[in-house]
Parts: sequence; C-alpha cells; structure tokens
Amino acid sequence: MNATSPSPRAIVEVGGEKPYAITIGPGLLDDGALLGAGLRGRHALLVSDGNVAPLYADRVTQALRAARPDVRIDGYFLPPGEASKTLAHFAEAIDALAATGATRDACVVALGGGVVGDLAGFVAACWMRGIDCVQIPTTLLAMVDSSVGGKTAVDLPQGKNLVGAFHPPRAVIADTEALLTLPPRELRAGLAEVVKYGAIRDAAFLDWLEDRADALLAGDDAALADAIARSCRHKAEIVERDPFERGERALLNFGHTFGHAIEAEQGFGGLNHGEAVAVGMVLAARLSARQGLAGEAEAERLAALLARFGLPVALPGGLDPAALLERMRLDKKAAADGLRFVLWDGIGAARVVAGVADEAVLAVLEK
Ligand SMILES: NC(=O)c1ccc[n+]([C@@H]2O[C@H](COP(=O)([O-])OP(=O)(O)OC[C@H]3O[C@@H](n4cnc5c(N)ncnc54)[C@H](O)[C@@H]3O)[C@@H](O)[C@H]2O)c1
Ligand SMILES: O=C(O)C(=O)C[C@@H](O)[C@H](O)[C@H](O)COP(=O)(O)O
Ligand SMILES: [Zn+2]
Repeated sequence: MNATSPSPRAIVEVGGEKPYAITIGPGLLDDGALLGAGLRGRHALLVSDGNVAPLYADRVTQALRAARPDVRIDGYFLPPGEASKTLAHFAEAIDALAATGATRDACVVALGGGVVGDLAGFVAACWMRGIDCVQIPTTLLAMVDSSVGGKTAVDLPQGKNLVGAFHPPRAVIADTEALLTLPPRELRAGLAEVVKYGAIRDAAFLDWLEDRADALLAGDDAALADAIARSCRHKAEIVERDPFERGERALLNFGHTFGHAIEAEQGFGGLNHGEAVAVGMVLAARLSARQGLAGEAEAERLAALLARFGLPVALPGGLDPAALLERMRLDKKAAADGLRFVLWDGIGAARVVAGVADEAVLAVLEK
C-alpha cells in the first residue's frame, strides 16, 4: 500500500432513531478528521485504561488536537480489567467531566475494550442526562460487540451490568491495527462473541469460522477484518430493530445467563467475559438438548469450535451449581414468573425459552 492509496475500510451503518456508522480498518487512530467528526462542542473526556492509554492515548489525542484545536481534551484512565467496571470508577469519571467543565455538547471518547466502553458509555448517558460518546474499541470483543448497540453499564458485586442505560454511540471507530498489541487470551475472548453470531442466527458463518479458525487465531488481518465486519452487520441488524431489548435483541444474550453468573460468582477476577460466555454457550446448547430442542451433536460441534479457539468449554472447578442458579435470578431477562434462557433449535436458530425447570439447569451445571 503506498501513501496515496487509502487504507481499506468497511463501513457498517446502524439505523434507527439515532443512526451512526461503524468504521473498520487499519490506521484509523491517526485519522483526526474521522475521530474529530464526532466532537460537537469544546470539551472531550478521553476514557481509557492503564494498558491501552500508554499504547494509544497520545496518538488519539494528537490526532484529535490536530483536527480540532478548539477542543479541550482531558483524560480519565481506569485500572485495567473487569474489576474496574464499578460505580466507584463511574463516579471518578463523572468528577473528571465536572472538573473539565463539560457542557451538554461535550463528548466522551471511549478508547479501550468493553470495560472502558461500557463504563464510558454509561458516564456519557448520565452526564447532564446524556452527552455524545464516540467508541474507539481496541479489543476484538469490543470491535465485534460491546462498542455497538448502546448497552452501557457497570457491575455490582451482586451481578453483571446491573446499573446502566441504553445510550447509542455517536460513532464507532475500530482500528484493526490495535489488535496487533492485544494479548492472545483477549483475542480468543473476542472470538467467543464472534462464534455467538453464527450460533444464534447464521449457520453459514459458523461454517466459515470453522474454515478460517487457524487464520483468525494467527491474527490474519483479512480474516479478522472480515469477521469484525460480518459480526457488526449481525449486531447492527438486530439492534436497529430492537434497541431496547424488547424482543429479538435478547438472542445476543446466548450463553450470558450462565456466563454472567460465572463471572459474578468468581468475583469478576476469574474467567473473562468472552471465556465465561464460551462456557455459557456450551451449557445453553446442552440445556437445549436436555429440553429436547436440539441434538447433543450440535452442542458438541459448538464446543469443539470454541475449544479450537482455545476457549474454556466446561465450568471451572470450585463453583457451586446452586450458587450459580441463585446468581441467575438477577439476570436481566428474568421476570416475576422466573428465568428465561436463550436456547437453540440447532446451529443458527436461537430463541428465548421460559419455564425451564431449576432441576434441568442444575443437571446441566452438575454434569
Ligand atoms: N455493551 C455490550 O453490548 C457488551 C457486549 C459484550 C461485552 N460487554 C462487556 O465488555 C467487557 C469485556 O470487554 P473486553 O473483553 O474488551 O475486556 P477489557 O476491556 O477488560 O479488555 C481486555 C484486556 O485487554 C487490554 N487491552 C485492550 N485493548 C488492548 C490492545 N489493543 N492492546 C493491548 N491490550 C489491550 C485491556 O487493558 C484489558 O486488560 C465486559 O465487561 C462485558 O460485560 C459489553
Ligand atoms: O448487546 C446486547 O444486547 C448483548 O446482550 C451483547 C452481550 O454480548 C453483552 O455481554 C451485553 O452486555 C449483555 O447484556 P446484559 O443485558 O445481559 O447485561
Ligand atoms: Zn457478551
């Protein structure tokens, strides 16, 4: 590629009441015009974490300053990891917005993985009842899932994402070159959410993932860019029709009733989100088989692909099934009449199922 030819970019449009674009490609972190297009006012708060900020915060700040010298840019950096997605860090970020004098046209710029994106998005949703948020995801998981769709939240010790808001971003800018510094464990975690799209609604995508597994694991740019764009198209199609999870959006929660219970029961310091979702998807597929909805062989095919991606496919030791079941009662799909699970009729065909007996859930957890 020479200096005059533009970098290859994919753009996925997310429609709905507040439409926005997801731009995917290499070198976007230096594109001040693209990054700065989301800034309406004179204040921006760059939210990042202690791993990502030393790698990318200066580059993004410089690109923004070059494009928008009139904007005051301050930073708020979290300690890395799920354990930072708390009300305490939310309050610190809010204090940073107050200190910067952010007006209602200010922008929160989320530079990092899903932890940064969820927390920063929630900060943007709450400051003066809602200001702009530009998502700049730097993990595969954040590029394929968390930066899109406007679910923002922090965790409580009692459970995942229990305090949050729906607040769609103004723009999503995914620089695929950021994946070059991503630790392999985090790349694998992102692949779990990629597999999810195949599992819930696109059997052909699951075939493609099986074919391209080695390339994806090796960090092949073209395979990753393709997987990101395909995943974003799936998520965009769902969230533009059902932004507030009144219906089909719940399918994106496949594996999450189990997964979130695992993360909370481990105090947000055990499996990471993608890993917990991998285990959760296998458990949901096994529960589907137990309920007579799908065959055991399909659950094993899913488990085999996830294992090939180096993801866990069985409950970690030391977790009590009864305690996990209790955790699930705070799942956001649960209602007065009990738990709801996303199960499947087979690969590519997920649906929400109510009325699953506790005994069936415990049997799958104990197996
Ligand atoms: N809002 C949503 O729709 C949605 C969807 C999926 C997941 N989530 C949330 O996302 C979170 C998980 O996100 P995650 O997997 O990105 O985890 P994360 O944000 O903790 O990032 C993983 C690790 O990678 C580091 N990192 C990030 N980018 C890097 C880079 N380019 N180079 C080097 N290191 C880098 C981070 O510092 C961190 O240590 C969970 O809290 C989950 O609940 C939200
Ligand atoms: O966007 C969605 O909707 C999802 O469910 C995507 C999930 O991958 C994500 O982990 C989400 O944060 C879970 O939401 P929750 O409502 O179960 O907290
Ligand atoms: Zn998830």
